[in-house]
Amino acid sequence: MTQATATTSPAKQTLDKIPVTVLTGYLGAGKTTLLNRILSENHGKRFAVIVNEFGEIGIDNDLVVGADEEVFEMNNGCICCTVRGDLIRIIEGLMRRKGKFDAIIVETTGLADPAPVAQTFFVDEEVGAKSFLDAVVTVADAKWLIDRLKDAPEAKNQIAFADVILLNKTDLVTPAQLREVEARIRAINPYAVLHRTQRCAIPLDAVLGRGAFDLERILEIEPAFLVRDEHDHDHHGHDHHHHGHDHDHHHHDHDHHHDHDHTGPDCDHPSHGLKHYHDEDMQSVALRSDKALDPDKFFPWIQDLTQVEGPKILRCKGIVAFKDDPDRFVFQGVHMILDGDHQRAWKDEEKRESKLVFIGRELPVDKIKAGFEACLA
Ligand SMILES: Nc1nc2c(ncn2[C@@H]2O[C@H](COP(=O)(O)OP(=O)(O)OP(=O)(O)O)[C@@H](O)[C@H]2O)c(=O)[nH]1
Repeated sequence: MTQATATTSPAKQTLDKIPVTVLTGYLGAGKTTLLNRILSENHGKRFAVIVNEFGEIGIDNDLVVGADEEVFEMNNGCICCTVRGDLIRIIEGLMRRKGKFDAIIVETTGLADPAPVAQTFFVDEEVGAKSFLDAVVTVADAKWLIDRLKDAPEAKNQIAFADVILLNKTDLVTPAQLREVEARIRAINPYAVLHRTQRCAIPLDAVLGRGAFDLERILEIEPAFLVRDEHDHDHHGHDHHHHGHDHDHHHHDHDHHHDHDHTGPDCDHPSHGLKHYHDEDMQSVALRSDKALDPDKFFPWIQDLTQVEGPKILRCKGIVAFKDDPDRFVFQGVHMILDGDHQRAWKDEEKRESKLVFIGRELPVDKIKAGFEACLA
């Protein structure tokens, strides 16, 4: 183990390093909503966006506005584990194209612990030499956060590590509930700047260019934050050490094929010494079909499924091709609350394919698959 030293002063950082904003927050809290706001605003800045999601079929990428430009997807696993190697490679690749963008935004999966992500910018020398962590921005769901603090350790770490917190979806709770959730947040993190939002409506300068990441404070929470391992660059290595963190993995590759297997107890975790939480029961089901769906079957099915199984389904989202419909339909839900709309016309060269992802615990996998099959027109 070696100790990495904190590098340049903040003034120097902002001069010649690229600022990185890490967007985090539990499943469905509103990270993509915030990202879209940032990208659609007329700020004259060019962002490179790195999106990591749980569920492997790359839906978030399609939900990001202007996704034709600089969106890098990592959906081979959780950003805080082995994918950190991918994060480092993408950032190093971006750096070689310096001058084409002004800032980097990393949207993590709702199941990521932000600590190892933030740590990358201090512990990886090359990344740290060219970029700096501007702030960890956490979006919190006013309606569900209190429940998630009880059963999802990542949710707590996301709050603990935040420099800026958007307490979002204030429209879904009463003023008393809002005060309660705010008090819970304050008990975990009294330092972060907290904004109450609906649909993440916030002036951009409240989340970007903050220079807010506070290493001193993080070292109080995580004394091992700057501790790195000599093998740090060998992100897909195998056997050389024992893991100090509290989990093995999600069921990332449920039903899926990967080029390499990220899961298993000896996955190479670069952030030794960091307490690192995961929810081992979390699973995802990904469905896709190039047959069009029948809207008269799909809507009653998804309504009924989320009403009945909502407590188990933390998150669902999808892009749907309906029969005789020129437009892509995008739907998403958090537990039993569903949202959906036509997004845009299918492009000529685009494959008309429906993709759905369900994320949760004890998912009724067969029931979900059979229901989906029955919606095919
Ligand atoms: N009622 C309400 N719904 C919101 C608000 N903000 C976002 N939503 C909805 O909440 C759902 C989840 O929003 P996203 O922005 O996709 O959340 P996310 O954190 O990116 O989700 P994951 O990437 O799956 O973790 C969508 O249906 C949004 O339209 C809000 O302030 N109020």
